[in-house]
Amino acid sequence: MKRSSDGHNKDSSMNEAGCIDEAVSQQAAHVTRMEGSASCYVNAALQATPGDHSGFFNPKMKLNRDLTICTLGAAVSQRALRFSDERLPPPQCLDAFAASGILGIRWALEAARGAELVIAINDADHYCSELMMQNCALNGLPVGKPGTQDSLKADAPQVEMHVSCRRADALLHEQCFDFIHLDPFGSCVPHLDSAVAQAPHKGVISLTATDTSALFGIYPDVTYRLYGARTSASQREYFREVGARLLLAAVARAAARHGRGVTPLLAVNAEHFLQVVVRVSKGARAADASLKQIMPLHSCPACGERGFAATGSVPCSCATSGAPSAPETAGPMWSGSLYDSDFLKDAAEAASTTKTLNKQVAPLLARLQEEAAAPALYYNVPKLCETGGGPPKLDTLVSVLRAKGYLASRTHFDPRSIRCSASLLQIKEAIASITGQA
Ligand SMILES: C[S@@+](CC[C@H](N)C(=O)[O-])C[C@H]1O[C@@H](n2cnc3c(N)ncnc32)[C@H](O)[C@@H]1O
Repeated sequence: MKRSSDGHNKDSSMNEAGCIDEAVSQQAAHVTRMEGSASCYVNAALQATPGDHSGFFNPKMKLNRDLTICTLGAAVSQRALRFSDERLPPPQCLDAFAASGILGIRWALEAARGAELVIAINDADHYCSELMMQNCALNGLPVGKPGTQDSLKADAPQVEMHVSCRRADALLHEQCFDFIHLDPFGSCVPHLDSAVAQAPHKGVISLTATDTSALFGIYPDVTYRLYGARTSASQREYFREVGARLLLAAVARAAARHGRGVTPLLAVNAEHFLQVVVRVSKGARAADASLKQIMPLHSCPACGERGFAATGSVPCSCATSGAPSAPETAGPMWSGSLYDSDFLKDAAEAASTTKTLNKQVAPLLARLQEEAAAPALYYNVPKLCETGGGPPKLDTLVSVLRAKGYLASRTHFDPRSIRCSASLLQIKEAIASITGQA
């Protein structure tokens, strides 16, 4: 591979049309990877050449791509989000940081299901855009010209593919997309303003963040720099959820700057990524309502009780029991719901009819549906049992708490934790009733 005059990687086998000849693409520079229904040429040298990200492909992110296939499926489903009424179909969908283009190609092959979609795959790297052209061809997806559909073959899926080589922010400021997916290297924060600036009413934005060390509070200075939030020692128990809430607060603030509000539809942490999906509502009122959901998080260092409140209070009994302790305050962060049940239902339906997804997708979406009905900020059950024997089975504990009339669920964020509307004291009583602890 050599560098072109504009500094981008150029394959010596590039033909006049800017495509990479297949014979050469199977040599050292590229390998073909299959994922779902798609085959893609990807850069084979990635492991060998740290820092060379052209044609980046991480097989471990299949779960992330699978989820994004379900979220696009849910977004185009008639029962979920209707795209902006004033815009004519087909919906315009953008993978703004597409690398090999595999996600957009899988959208076309696995998520569209006969629906008319315009799928734009974009990457600022010139070499990636050439690879994407090649990968569209490899999967029988003709690349249309903006505004035309004449390149569609009769037997092709009802999608129009566009490939571009732009800086994502420039593209997002120039064009309006109904569904936007951001998956930059690291933090999404630098791209939030451009993602929301042109987003239509009822548009959907999906974000994959891999700056988990900032979101999980591992480097508090970075957390503050990127997310304007302070961390606290107490939040370590539920730091994964805090990460999702910090990201959502950043999205809500960016949306508000552009006269828009957001409604979270889904938040997931798996592997080394955090993924959140929001629906956009246009208008100052929607923006103000979203901003009101951004609050400090208070937790009592003595008993561990926690809660969101505009003031520095925490709903625990320490003060009355004679053991008052100043609450630790973290955030501010998104305090509202992370999930939309209807959207999750449609995502689960999309998952149930897509045979190419990881086995864990359907149970994960089912777990999120449970979490949608349960409160924020989960409790680590072994931690609650520290002074008296082993923890009960979490499913049993959830059933006992539900039988007592509380909202309760397990959480995908932590296999050893539960969400519950009961107070910490009531949860401990329920644990004691199962384990016989005093
Ligand atoms: C994490 S990778 C994307 C992986 C891809 N979503 C997938 O599932 O395989 C990030 C990509 O963003 C591209 N990129 C970096 N900065 C960009 C920018 N400002 N605009 C558009 N693309 C950019 C890189 O070339 C790289 O291919």
